[in-house]
Amino acid sequence: MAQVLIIDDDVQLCKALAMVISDMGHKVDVANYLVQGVDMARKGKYDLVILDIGLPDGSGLDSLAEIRDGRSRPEVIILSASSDPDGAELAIRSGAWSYIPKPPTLSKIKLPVSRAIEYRRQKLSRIAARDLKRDAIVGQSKALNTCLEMLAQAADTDANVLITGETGTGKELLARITHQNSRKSDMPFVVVDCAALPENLVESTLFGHERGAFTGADRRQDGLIRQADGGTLFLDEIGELPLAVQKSFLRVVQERRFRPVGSEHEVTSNFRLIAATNRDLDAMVASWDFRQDLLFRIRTISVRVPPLRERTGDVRLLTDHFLKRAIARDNGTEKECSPDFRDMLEKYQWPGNVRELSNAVENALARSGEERTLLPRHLPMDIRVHMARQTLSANADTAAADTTLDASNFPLFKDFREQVVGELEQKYLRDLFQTARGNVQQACTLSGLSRARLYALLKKHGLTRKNLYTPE
Ligand SMILES: Nc1ncnc2c1ncn2[C@@H]1O[C@H](COP(=O)(O)OP(=O)(O)OP(=O)(O)O)[C@@H](O)[C@H]1O
Repeated sequence: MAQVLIIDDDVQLCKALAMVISDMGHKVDVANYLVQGVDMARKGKYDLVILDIGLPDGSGLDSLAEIRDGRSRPEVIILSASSDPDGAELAIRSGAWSYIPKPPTLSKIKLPVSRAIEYRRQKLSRIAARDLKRDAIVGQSKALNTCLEMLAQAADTDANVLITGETGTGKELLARITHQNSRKSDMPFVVVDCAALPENLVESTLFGHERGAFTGADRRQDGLIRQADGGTLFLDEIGELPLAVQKSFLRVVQERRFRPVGSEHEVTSNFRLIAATNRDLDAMVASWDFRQDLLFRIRTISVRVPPLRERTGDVRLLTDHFLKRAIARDNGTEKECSPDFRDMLEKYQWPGNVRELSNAVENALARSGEERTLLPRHLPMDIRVHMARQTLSANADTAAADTTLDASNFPLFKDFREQVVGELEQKYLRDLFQTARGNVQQACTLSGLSRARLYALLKKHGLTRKNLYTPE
């Protein structure tokens, strides 16, 4: 079943077409205005768009390129009341699949629709089969593969791409891979970190400047946009681009032309734009912090990189990769991961995503010293503390849930609380001494308890170091 979008202001015709195409087994949406249709094509996953030329709010031909560059890069069939050969030629030259004069008879519409959909099906299977060169990307999860498939399709085009995702998910890495898999791979990949642009030099850094354009400009200099000519311009953290610069940049994105600071002449730069952000640009548009027209332009194709916690199975692969890489780099000896080390990595939520995992593995390796096996205690303190808190609150829930109270045994709240907390404290102390291998100093470091407080707790529960830890 294919997804078809009809953009036509003739409501009756839309109904008739929708009925025919639904009977062919496809799902149909309708837009009676160009603006609405272009927006739907940009965001939706359409295989085919049937586009009228003479719409009340504009000519379909003017928006053909934008529709074809929509999220799923649909095929387009042009439909027009005017039997206009120039329009037909222009439509085909602009990449429309075919051109059908109105009023379309059943046979005139059915054949091109089924041909366009079959062509599309074959094209998509070719794209999926095409391997993205992805040596640097570790991970096999479905969530990551879906994202890579979209980037493989984007790599094939010159469309602007917006990569969104939490910090450390690999947005820059994926932008580089998209460039390396594109026709521009031999040309420069220029990175602009919008968060680090010096406030007073933003324009000259991006657009370049002439000699003498401002104090200190003792020679002419190309900006980053010009340096990206023929290649890819990667705007990292685009949400941080100052509003004033967003306006000038919109023109660059639309026309690939701009004027360097202090110059009287415009220069061109034919780059492919990839932008990335971890911010919610729609919310920024709503609060007037980001220009809507710029957002529309930069997200012709939008790809969300999933956070690490959604990539089932990838933590293990990434851990092995980072471990192997660090050992090879330091000429170190082989190490193995204990099951509870792996378990902790699997259960942790990784708010800093792949970057945090990479740092944690390197950190654990350094802390393990001569030991051959990586243990949870080698992980950074903040991760262990977080996991301990999580375990304790989960246990508290279970302990409370396991105790059924009724009128015959209803305790005072104070006693009940003391009992539940007491049980959890004992479990904590047992785990603590196991992890610290009976070493009191180590137990104090892990728990953050002073020696006196630790001994007081042991005493309270009638426990000793010896009965909490027996060496094998
Ligand atoms: N799938 C992956 N396989 C191997 N390394 C990865 C993967 N994803 C990310 N990395 C590594 O993790 C680190 C962070 O990635 P990157 O800088 O691309 O993230 P980002 O999303 O752009 O971060 P930020 O939002 O903070 O700019 C980099 O060293 C990158 O090489």
